[in-house]
Amino acid sequence: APYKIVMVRHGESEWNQKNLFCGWVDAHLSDKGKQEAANAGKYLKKSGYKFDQAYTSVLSRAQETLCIILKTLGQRIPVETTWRLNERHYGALTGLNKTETAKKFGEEQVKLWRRSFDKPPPPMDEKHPYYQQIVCDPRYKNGPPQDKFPMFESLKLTIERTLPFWNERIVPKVKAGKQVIIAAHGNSLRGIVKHLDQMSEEKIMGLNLPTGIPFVYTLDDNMKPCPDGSLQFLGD
Ligand SMILES: CC(=O)Oc1ccccc1S(=O)(=O)Nc1cc2c(c(O)c1O)C(=O)c1ccccc1C2=O
Repeated sequence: APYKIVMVRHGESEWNQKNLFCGWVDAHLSDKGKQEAANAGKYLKKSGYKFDQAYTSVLSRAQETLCIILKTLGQRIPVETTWRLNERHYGALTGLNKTETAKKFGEEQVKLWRRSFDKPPPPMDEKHPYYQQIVCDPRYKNGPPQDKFPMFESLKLTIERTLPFWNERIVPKVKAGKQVIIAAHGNSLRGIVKHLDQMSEEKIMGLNLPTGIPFVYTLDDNMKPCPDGSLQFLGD
């Protein structure tokens, strides 16, 4: 029986607006981001989507997106939150904008990082303005463990900590016939998309998911996309 699963990257955040590396900083949705989430909910409602289970990250921008979508749908369902669906951790780049990044690390280094799948940014250290706020946040009580708490992530590392959640928590629910929606982040969703469509590192780095536009996969019994069941955006 084909399984449908809906995913959505959170709406625009207040940090997206300022083009700052946000990562694990808990930014909230901008007004535009809230509107994007409401539009997504309206479209899903018009298309008759009904969900039994939702998954999201521990970050507010994803949780707020999901909340607005479910409110618009008028559906109250169980929501599981996990750090494994968090955005990529940008380490020492967290909070920097384009100019500051280039000034601090040079254009060449920025180009290398942009093109790299497994080269991480420099780590966030204890002196970083956001270090305490992130590491001591009680929302991480269920993981990652303090001794493995990320101080930086490459896209490779991000995907490696997202996929276990997909395989161990989401897949069994979908196989049990639950209608699932995932509200997460550009890079954690890249991990799931790369896995489902067996994409190369280059190809997945070229995929920039738009904010607040839901997309659907139609999967077969092996949880592989049906012939034309790969990533389909839902929207007017
Ligand atoms: C559109 C935009 O202004 O992006 C920003 C935002 C903040 C800093 C730098 C830039 S940029 O213009 O250099 N573009 C830009 C720069 C970068 C990235 C990226 O995806 C990107 O689009 C990364 O993924 C990335 C990942 C890991 C380390 C550094 C970068 C990085 O430096």
